[in-house]
Amino acid sequence: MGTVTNGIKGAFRIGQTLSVLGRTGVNWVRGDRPPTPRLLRQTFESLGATYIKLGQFIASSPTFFPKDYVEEFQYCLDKTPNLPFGVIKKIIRDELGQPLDQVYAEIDPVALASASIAQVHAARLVTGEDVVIKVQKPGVENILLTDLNFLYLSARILETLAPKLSWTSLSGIVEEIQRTMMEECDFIKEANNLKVFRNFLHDSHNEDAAVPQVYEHCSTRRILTMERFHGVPLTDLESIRGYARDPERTLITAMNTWFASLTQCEFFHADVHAGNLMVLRDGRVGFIDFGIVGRIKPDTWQAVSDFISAVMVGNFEGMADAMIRIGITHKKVQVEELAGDLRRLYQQMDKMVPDQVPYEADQAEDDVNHILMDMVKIGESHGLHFPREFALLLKQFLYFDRYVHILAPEMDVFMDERLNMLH
Ligand SMILES: Nc1ncnc2c1ncn2[C@@H]1O[C@H](COP(=O)(O)OP(=O)(O)OP(=O)(O)O)[C@@H](O)[C@H]1O
Repeated sequence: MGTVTNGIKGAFRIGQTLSVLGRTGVNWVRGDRPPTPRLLRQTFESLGATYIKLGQFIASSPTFFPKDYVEEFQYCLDKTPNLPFGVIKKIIRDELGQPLDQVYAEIDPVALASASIAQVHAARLVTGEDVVIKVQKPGVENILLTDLNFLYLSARILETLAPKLSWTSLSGIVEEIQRTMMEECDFIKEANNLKVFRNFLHDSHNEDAAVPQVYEHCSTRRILTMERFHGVPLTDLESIRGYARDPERTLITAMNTWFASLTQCEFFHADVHAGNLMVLRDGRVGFIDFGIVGRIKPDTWQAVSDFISAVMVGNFEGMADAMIRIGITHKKVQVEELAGDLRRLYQQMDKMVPDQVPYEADQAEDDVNHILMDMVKIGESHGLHFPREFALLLKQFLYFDRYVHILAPEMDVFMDERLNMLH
């Protein structure tokens, strides 16, 4: 029976998708030219969860997609509306298998946040602890599966029909997205990530950073109950000053913790954007949202740390050599030529360090992505292809660079002795 219902729902969802494509005037489906980046982004926004995530994936994968699309998808908005509180309560009750008031003393009916996959509500446990409940929206997993199978099929057809299509190995990309997105739908995995990171903080005697405690008796695949953090996002400088006397110190703690996790934790947090890094009332740095994590092989990490060491001393040959060890290539790369190109990029970057105050966050994000894409492009022009884990890592590195500009404009990342990137 389950499969029949899924089949019907699946067919319905595909029909829905096609009708949105029709409504948004998507002649590009039939045409022989690819859609403009903007049209594609708008279409994705109206198609909901899967496509929004796909859009965000494009935005963070300059190694896979053309630059114009990567840039346009930086603006892919998660405009998913809030679900009524009644629906949320029912999901929680069904997942718990018992009346709400046996677990929670109260739940705030107004959501703290709502995005395509989950909605977050503040609550209090009967035992008195302040918590948040992250509730997975109904049917999300089904929609993702159907959409992704549909995309996978389309990709396979496109590949067969147009073998020369410049976006090579589309179905491989869809598979990769499917893997990471299905993981995001499993809150047990996320709960486990939170626990592992908490243990890492404990084992490394790190008392300046924090990660929410998971309440297992009220967490399942679809709901996650965890300690509530009271704080502000790391980039909100005005409010941070109210909590932390020295925002620079806070930033250094966040970075040191993240860098330590690269070697001392089994994964790294691969999505530490402003909203996922909080400065707490007691001055500690809170890491939240462990839906996306990355794992890096020891060899690759060794090469990355050699790359960072080379960047610190401005050794372009060293950078080039490390890049070659990180990338995947089938041909011989000329170290000196790659080093020369990196030197030119580095000189441009130096010029880009913002003089104007205040530094606009949007502008900074653009810069960060430009550098990332330029580096990757330089590597690729020399025949190197980078693993996605590396793109995640580099993007994170550049995010931190941006926070430094905002929070500690005087700081020199490569010279500051308080920073310990190579644990
Ligand atoms: N432990 C917590 N304490 C306080 N607020 C939290 C906590 N966890 C989540 N939030 C709030 O809920 C928002 C969304 O949570 P989270 O990032 O985990 O969900 P998400 O659906 O994965 O979001 P995104 O799509 O932005 O990655 C956070 O930005 C934060 O404002």
